[in-house]
Amino acid sequence: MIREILVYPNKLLRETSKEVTHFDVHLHTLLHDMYETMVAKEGIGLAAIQVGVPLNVLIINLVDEEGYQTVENLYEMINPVILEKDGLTIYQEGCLSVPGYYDEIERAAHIKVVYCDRDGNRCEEEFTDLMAIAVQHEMDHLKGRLFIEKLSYLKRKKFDKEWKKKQKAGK
Ligand SMILES: CC(=O)Oc1ccc(/C=C/C(=O)NCCc2ccccc2)cc1OC(C)=O
Ligand SMILES: [Co+2]
Repeated sequence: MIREILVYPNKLLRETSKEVTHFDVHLHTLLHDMYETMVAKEGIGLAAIQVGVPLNVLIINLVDEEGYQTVENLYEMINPVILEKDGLTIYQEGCLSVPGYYDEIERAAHIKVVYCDRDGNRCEEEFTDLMAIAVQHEMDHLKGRLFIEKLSYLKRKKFDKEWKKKQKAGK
């Protein structure tokens, strides 16, 4: 079912998520609900904490060349760990927990990740481009960090001002 997405500055988003130890029907239900929620909100990535569940679970489903978001391209990563990262890349990121705000964020261009799939099988993959960015963005959520915390001092001030104005306008 579609779950509520926590929005900044909800304190829960700052929680550090815990390792998954049971690869059971509850995990599979969470993954299903995360997918339904992410697709309904037109997202391409979501971490479990964003639906209020502090577990090391994230999903990413990029759009393909024809512009379709298909389940064939869905990645479900449980207990992900970045083994290597190098290079630098900048991309205008957005987040379903910070709706309507986008900004240039610098991240590693290439990463090597080890994670478990929904059945607990260990997977190891290397990513570049948008997948590398998305994995790093979602893994920050598992540490309670939002992309706006990586903004420069001035850009963060701009964000805070904009955000307050939006909250006042009750948008
Ligand atoms: C108003 C509003 O909510 O705008 C949105 C903002 C963000 C998003 C989705 C962001 C998202 O999926 N981020 C995943 C992390 C990520 C960021 C950059 C590159 C890779 C991965 C969707 C929005 O809604 C619509 C209709 O576009
Ligand atoms: Co996000």
